[in-house]
Amino acid sequence: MNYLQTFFSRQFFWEIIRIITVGIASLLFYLEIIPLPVLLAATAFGLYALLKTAILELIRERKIGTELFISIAVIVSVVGKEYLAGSVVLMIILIAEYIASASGERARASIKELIGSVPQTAILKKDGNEQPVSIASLTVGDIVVVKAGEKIPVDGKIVAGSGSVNQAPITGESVPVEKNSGTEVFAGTILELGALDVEMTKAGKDTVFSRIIALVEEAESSKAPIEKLTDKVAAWLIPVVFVFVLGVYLLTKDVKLVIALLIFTSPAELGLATPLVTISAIARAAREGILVKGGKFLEELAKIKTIVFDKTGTLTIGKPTVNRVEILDDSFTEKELVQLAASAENRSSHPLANAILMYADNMGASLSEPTDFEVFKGKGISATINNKKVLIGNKTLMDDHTISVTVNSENLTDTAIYMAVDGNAASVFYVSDAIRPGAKEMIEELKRSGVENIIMLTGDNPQTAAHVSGQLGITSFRADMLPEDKIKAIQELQSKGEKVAMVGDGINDAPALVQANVGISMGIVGTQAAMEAADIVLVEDKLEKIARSKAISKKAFRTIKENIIGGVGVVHVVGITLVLTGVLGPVQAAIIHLLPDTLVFLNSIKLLRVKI
Ligand SMILES: Nc1ncnc2c1ncn2[C@@H]1O[C@H](COP(=O)(O)OP(=O)(O)OP(=O)(O)O)[C@@H](O)[C@H]1O
Ligand SMILES: [Zn+2]
Repeated sequence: MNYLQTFFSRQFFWEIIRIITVGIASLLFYLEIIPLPVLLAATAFGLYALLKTAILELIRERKIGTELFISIAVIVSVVGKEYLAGSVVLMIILIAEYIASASGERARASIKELIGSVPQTAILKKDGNEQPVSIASLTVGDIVVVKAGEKIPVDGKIVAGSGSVNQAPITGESVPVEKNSGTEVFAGTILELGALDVEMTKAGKDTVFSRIIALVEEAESSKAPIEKLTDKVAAWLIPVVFVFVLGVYLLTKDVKLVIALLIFTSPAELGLATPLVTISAIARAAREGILVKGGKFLEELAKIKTIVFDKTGTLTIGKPTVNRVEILDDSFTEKELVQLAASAENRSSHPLANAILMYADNMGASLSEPTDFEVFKGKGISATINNKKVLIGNKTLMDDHTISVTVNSENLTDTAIYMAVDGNAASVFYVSDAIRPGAKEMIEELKRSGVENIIMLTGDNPQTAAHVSGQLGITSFRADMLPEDKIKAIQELQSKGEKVAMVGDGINDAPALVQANVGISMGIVGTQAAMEAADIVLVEDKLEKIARSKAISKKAFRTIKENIIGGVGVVHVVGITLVLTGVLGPVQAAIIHLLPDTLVFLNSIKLLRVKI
């Protein structure tokens, strides 16, 4: 739907009819073609909806809005026998209201436009036949055929074929990604070249795409703190304004002056200024693959000066590799040690377990089935392999089990994973995890944008932590942290009055994401828990998106200030002055009043387009 279509859509039919009726009646009355009762009837018709909203808001929400101001202005003009002034003012205000509601609608429509939609049918491949079916009739495991130029209808895994996929609808990244057998594809993305057979894993409401839309729609309806503030200011301003206008009337007995004043004293754009910015900013962020769960988080992120990062999987790729194995107990060969370690780690889902498993695989080590497997959160694991009690983890885990470890060679940059067999130290695995590309630049960017404290919290040892944070220019770090220590660390910062943002991959830091003022999780594809715990979700685990989120939130916050100060404050102060000095009459006032509405609208909606 394009711009003009929004403005002339059916839902605004009556608004347009009202504007035309009041306008034509005013003109004909001015030309003395119609008598006064006809003008009054047209005015009443134009005023009806406005007055109804005014009264409903007053009763239901105890809210005094523009509608009430304008209704009073029109009634005052009729009572004061300024009929024509009243009807012209009414027409102009109806135009302003129409612009406001149509632009809000427009911003909402643009969100959906940006994200696009998912096809409702798919080509099902079954028993050698291909036939179109509705998405709802698909079940997990069905094979769906996608041809070049088509939108992928489901989330799934490629089982045959290859192609380049434009994932912009969910990641904001318009450079196509090459995909082949075994890789994941997402509903709503576009296959630009090639042909794919996709084995469906999720369809309909469960797809990443649908979850994104649900998030954005939810975000629209939540209020930012500044929105509540402007509501409060408006509520406080209104009685003051009424007393002021009443005073002016008692002093001057000038009906036209009162009508003009009422137009400029209405705090209407205060209400318009913020939601439109929030919606536009959320839409903009969504288009860049940043899902913000509400205006509140945009505003908080804009002000944040402390950002806490998890290390593994966030600043580092989260795919560690074993560099070296040190043997502490000579009665084992390296292969035997690796076999024991890998057999135990086979049950763990920790990235470090994966490193050891890969190492074992490369060595061609065969695994045994573990019995009584146990996880020590933030420390390691234990298991029994072929009647041997195996304990693998960090120094704390060894200390907890009073196992003394003497390491021959110190290695300051790798993470040392210790293994004890039957209560004796047996070996050390030296593991390292590469820093994510762009991490250093992102930290620099955050510093430039005014973030003062960048803190790394990790369960890893202090040496590795120092090494990583040194390379990235991180201000401080805390190592050897258990998941609950991370929550405490954030609470400590908050108790000093700081607002804290936390960035994590959600594997072991979902509670810390919740504790932070703004929790940011990396990658929508990963864990559902992280996506629920976080306030901002990055569709792809790309670190530069964190600096982007901060930039967009700052821009949004600045736009709100511009709207309030420039669009509302300045125009109204100037307007009131000009009315009081007799420069502007009611009709001019109403016309000029269209200006801030339009300015606020354009200034807000520009967030959808401008370079940030
Ligand atoms: N399955 C495991 N095998 C071996 N060691 C483990 C395992 N799980 C945890 N550990 C040890 O416990 C430490 C802390 O683990 P934890 O998962 O809390 O954090 P991390 O992955 O090191 O880093 P971060 O806190 O930055 O995500 C690890 O560094 C490792 O030494
Ligand atoms: Zn105004």
